[in-house]
Amino acid sequence: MTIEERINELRDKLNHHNYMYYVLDRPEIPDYEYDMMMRELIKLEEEHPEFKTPDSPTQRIGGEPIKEFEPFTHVVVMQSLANAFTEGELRDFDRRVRSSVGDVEYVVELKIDGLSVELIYENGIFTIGSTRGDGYVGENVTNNLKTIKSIPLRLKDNLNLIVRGEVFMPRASFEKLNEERELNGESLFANPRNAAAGSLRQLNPKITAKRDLDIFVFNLQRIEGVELKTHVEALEFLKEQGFKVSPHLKKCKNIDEVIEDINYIRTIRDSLPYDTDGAVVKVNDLEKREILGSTVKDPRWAIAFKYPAERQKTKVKDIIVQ
Ligand SMILES: NC(=O)c1cnc(OC2CCCC2)nc1N
Repeated sequence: MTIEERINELRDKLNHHNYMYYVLDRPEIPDYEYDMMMRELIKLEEEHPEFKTPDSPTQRIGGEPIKEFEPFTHVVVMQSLANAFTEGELRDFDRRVRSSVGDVEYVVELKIDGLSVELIYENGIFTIGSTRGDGYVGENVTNNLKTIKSIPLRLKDNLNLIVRGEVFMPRASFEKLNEERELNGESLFANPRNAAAGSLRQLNPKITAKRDLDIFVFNLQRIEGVELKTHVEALEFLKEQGFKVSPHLKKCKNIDEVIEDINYIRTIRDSLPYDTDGAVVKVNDLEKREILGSTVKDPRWAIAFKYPAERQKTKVKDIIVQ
């Protein structure tokens, strides 16, 4: 085997085991074996930099610090979401949708409380990642995003696509980070969302690499050469390509089932290992989304449901959405 073949073999093996461990949470080899392969790849790439590829797992360690972030103009506008606070407002949303495109199927997702990012893949390789910014221009944080182990550096197929996802910090990692910061006399992060934002917008990727960030991909923004009919199909497709997709995806035949699922999410969300700040309701049929279109800043085919501010732990288990 040539040096180049060995480097490519190590790269593909490490990317596979990274996927098994960080995306599927189903490691196939002991950490020691992974670390030994990584150590060999680092050494070989240092000796033969000409064989290093953009999807090499050595890039997850984090490169040199930069002075500032480059602004990045999003290929697809990163829209925000209108909010609903009551059952009535959800039913108003449903009436508006149905008056325009007739009966629809909805999908309910958790609204992960992190920061939204756009990931661009060219020929299956992760090339540019950026924060949302004002929806039109964000910051190029590609090297920091490469340190997030659940972001694939190469897709299963050589596709050109753009996805949106929410980068977050698990609650346990947030608490551990603040404990360390307190011991070092550093300022504490107010919540996991701020900790995730501060960690992703670090000028030194080696610091980002240590911050235990994770991601759930929740929207296929654009794809070339693949026809998809529904949002659920799109997320299934993204899962097959190697992305980590939000685990709670409930298809609902009508707004009554949406309200039922929103009430169910309320009962489980405190036990999740990450913060959520509501639920997101989306029209499943992609063609109907096109017909519904968007206002200046929000899609007409989606709405966020925000739970009433957390009360102290009283017996509100089965409160019905008012
Ligand atoms: N924080 C989330 O988990 C989340 C945010 N936004 C969306 O969808 C928006 C994005 C594009 C239009 C609808 N879905 C989500 N799951």
